[in-house]
Formats: sequence, structure tokens, C-alpha cells
Amino acid sequence: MSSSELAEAQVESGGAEDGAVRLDHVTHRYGAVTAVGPVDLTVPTGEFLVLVGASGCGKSTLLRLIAGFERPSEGTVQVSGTDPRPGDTAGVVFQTPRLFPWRTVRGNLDLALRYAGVERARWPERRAELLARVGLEGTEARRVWEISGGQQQRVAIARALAADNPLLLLDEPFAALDALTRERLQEDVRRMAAQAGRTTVFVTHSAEEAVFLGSRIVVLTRSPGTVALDLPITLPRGEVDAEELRGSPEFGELRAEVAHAVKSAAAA
Ligand SMILES: Nc1ncnc2c1ncn2[C@@H]1O[C@H](COP(=O)(O)OP(=O)(O)OP(=O)(O)O)[C@@H](O)[C@H]1O
Repeated sequence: MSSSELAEAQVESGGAEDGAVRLDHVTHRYGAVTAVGPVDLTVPTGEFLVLVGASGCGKSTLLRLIAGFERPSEGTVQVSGTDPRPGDTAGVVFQTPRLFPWRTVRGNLDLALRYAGVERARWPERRAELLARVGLEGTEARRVWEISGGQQQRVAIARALAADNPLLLLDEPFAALDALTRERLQEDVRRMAAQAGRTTVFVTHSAEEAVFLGSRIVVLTRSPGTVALDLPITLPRGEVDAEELRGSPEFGELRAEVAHAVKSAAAA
């Protein structure tokens, strides 16, 4: 069996590489601007990787490469052992929810379920499941413009989960939300990731958010971004009291270490 046949077989059978990400010597340029690279990075199945770095260091570019929205100028990107395909490889959540505001929550989710190829007879059950996962039970009939920014971002997360991809990519999804809503959503995403065993790559500016969410943190240098720090996070990941965790000395030390690394990497 060739390596590509093996990769295909693994994807079909939900193999060991499902949702795993591999970047080999990846550089990306926009015209004359080198945005990132070279970056070598392997994200095993089930890991929650947070990419942190100063503005413009290439975090979004890396995420776009993993999603397949861009092809690398040099090097290779593989997801689940194969080339990423935009729209199919991963569920993606952006900084703003990008929903259809005049449609209902149901309408927005149905579009995603249709695109994901879910049989129409299963939509009601799947919709209820997705809304329960993001804490939005009973909101199906509400129009998007009627619900809060935090609720809209929850719908965007539910939509990204509609296809049940083994990889979820989030690009500063909570940046536009107030502090309390942001903390609540962080807690929900952390819990969801721990339950699902899905691979997650999350982009943020915030050392605090990175330490709270990640099982591993990669800090990038300033543009063109390369890996400045690769740090496993050993904080407990099961059912935890979020406030206790955020207040623990270990959390404080990790946050300080990451914040310091981001500052030095941006200045280097
Ligand atoms: N479509 C594009 N065309 C030209 N240059 C781009 C494009 N997208 C990004 N860049 C440049 O590539 C570099 C990396 O941008 P990118 O958006 O990936 O960084 P980022 O770390 O996500 O930034 P931020 O945190 O501010 O969102 C920057 O210099 C940016 O100006």
C-alpha cells in the first residue's frame, strides 16, 4: 500500500492519525512579504494546541494553511495524513461569527448540516445535540440579530462542529467579547475539548487564555513567525473548578512564563 493509500485508509477508518496536523518546513509569503516560516510542527490527535504571538507574527496565516485556505510557498502541510481541503478538513471559527443575521439559529445550523452531507431526517436530532454542546438549548427559532455576541459565537462553534471533523481551528474567537462572556466560553470550550478528544488549534494574543485552554502552547517570534517556545501544559484537564485553576500558583507561573516569552519573541 502506498503512503497516500495508507493515509486514506486511516482517514476512512478513523485511524490513529485522525485530526493530526503536520507542518514540515513551512514558509508562507504574500507577494514580497514572508508571513511565517520556516515552521516544523506536529500536533498529535487529541492535542489542544494554542498558538500565541504578537500581532502580525503569522498566527492566522498558520491556521489558514492548516485549514487549506492557503497553500504554503514552501514545505508541506498535512492533516490526518493528507493534504488539507478547504471546508472539509476542519471546522473553523473566526474572530467574528460570520453567521447569516437574518436567518434563525436553526437556519444557520441547517446550512452547515447540509454542507456536511448529514441526512435531512437526522437534522433535528443533530441540531439539538450541537446546541446542547454549546449551551444554547431552546434557541433554534431565534434570529441571529436578536441574540447576544457571545451567543452568536456559540452558534458559530456549533456550526463548526456540525461536520464532526476530527480537527477544530479557532482564530481569536473570543477577542470581541466582554471579559465575563469570554471566561464562560473558555470554560465551555475547555470542557468540550476534554470530552471530545478532538484535535484543536486555537489562536490568541492572551497568555492567560492560552494557559487556561491549551494542553500545549507554541509561542511564535515576530514576523516571519517561527517557533520561539514549545511548552507542554500539565495543568489538570478533566472536570476542574475554573476559578480555582485560574487562581492556582502553577497557573500564575505558566501565565508569567508565556507572557514573558511572547514579549521577548516580539522584541527579538
Ligand atoms: N492576504 C494578505 N496579503 C498580504 N499580506 C498579508 C495577508 N495576510 C496577512 N498578511 C501579512 O502577513 C503577516 C502575518 O499576518 P497574520 O494575519 O497571519 O498575523 P497574525 O499573527 O494572525 O496577526 P493578528 O494577531 O494581528 O491577527 C503580516 O505582516 C500581515 O500583514
